[in-house]
Amino acid sequence: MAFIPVVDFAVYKRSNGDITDKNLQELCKEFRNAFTEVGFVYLKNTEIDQNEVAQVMDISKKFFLLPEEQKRPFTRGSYTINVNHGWVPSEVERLNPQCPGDLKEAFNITSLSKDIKWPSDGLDGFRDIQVNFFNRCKDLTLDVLRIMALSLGLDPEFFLQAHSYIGSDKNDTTLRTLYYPPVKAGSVKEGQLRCGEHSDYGSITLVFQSHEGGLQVLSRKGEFISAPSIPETVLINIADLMQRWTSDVFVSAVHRVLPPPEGDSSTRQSLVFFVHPDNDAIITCCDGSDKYPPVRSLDYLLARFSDSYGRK
Ligand SMILES: O=C(O)CCC(=O)C(=O)O
Ligand SMILES: [Fe+2]
Repeated sequence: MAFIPVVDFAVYKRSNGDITDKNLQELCKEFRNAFTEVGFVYLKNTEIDQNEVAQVMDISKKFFLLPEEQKRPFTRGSYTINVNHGWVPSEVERLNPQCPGDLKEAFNITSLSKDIKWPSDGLDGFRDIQVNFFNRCKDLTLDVLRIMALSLGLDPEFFLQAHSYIGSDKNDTTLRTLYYPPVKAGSVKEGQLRCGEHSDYGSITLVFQSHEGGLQVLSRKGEFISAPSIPETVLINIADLMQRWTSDVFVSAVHRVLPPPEGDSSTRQSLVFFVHPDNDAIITCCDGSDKYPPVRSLDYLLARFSDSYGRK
């Protein structure tokens, strides 16, 4: 078996959610194996296609290539409606708090409120393209959460009940578009990566990458293994709150993005959909154990953010 399995989601679409369907049971088994052993899976036939992904990456790149003063009004932290929404300049965030700032720029779409100010100068369609993709990712997420619950022998609605408000101000699920600028030879600080070693914070994460590579996932054996872009698939991983929720049955694997090899000046892009439970959801171990104390979803998330942005 390749390290990160590729699983065909067409089975789910054809089964109409009928859990007596043999193919659906097989799909659940594949999910369970992937998420208990690796924490990552490539899903194909999700109905999100490469053209959609390319369109979101194209409009995002136009934003990232604007002069800094045109991006500054959209900086993360300047929105009163949501602390996480907005632009993150390069080297500001450290996903591994022990290392220098990550060599990446990001734009977080966390609030879809009509009061949010969106970049528009020379960026026709920026808002609509991002919001549309947010909603496409949301739909896929709800299907994936259903299969995940089934694969643990739970009611298919088990995780969904705590994800009722994705896309509203009662839930901090975020579509993050990332741009990794060219890396100048000799400019990388010791220990500096495009994305420091980390595990994600919420329930699950959907990842779409451009073709350049650099993403690596830590295996159970303790080796970093490449997780390249596979066209027409979505890479999906378990995040920390889901690991906790499932009493460590599903594993949230550490991953990172390496800088390109010395002398390679290529850029890289990715779209990452960080799914979080509703802000007020209380996350309690799903097996009824007290392995972890109950935690309010937003409290957990804010504590994790303060680690990534805390140190100057
Ligand atoms: O850019 C990528 O491929 C993944 C980035 C990532 O892991 C993250 O932002 O949490
Ligand atoms: Fe990540």
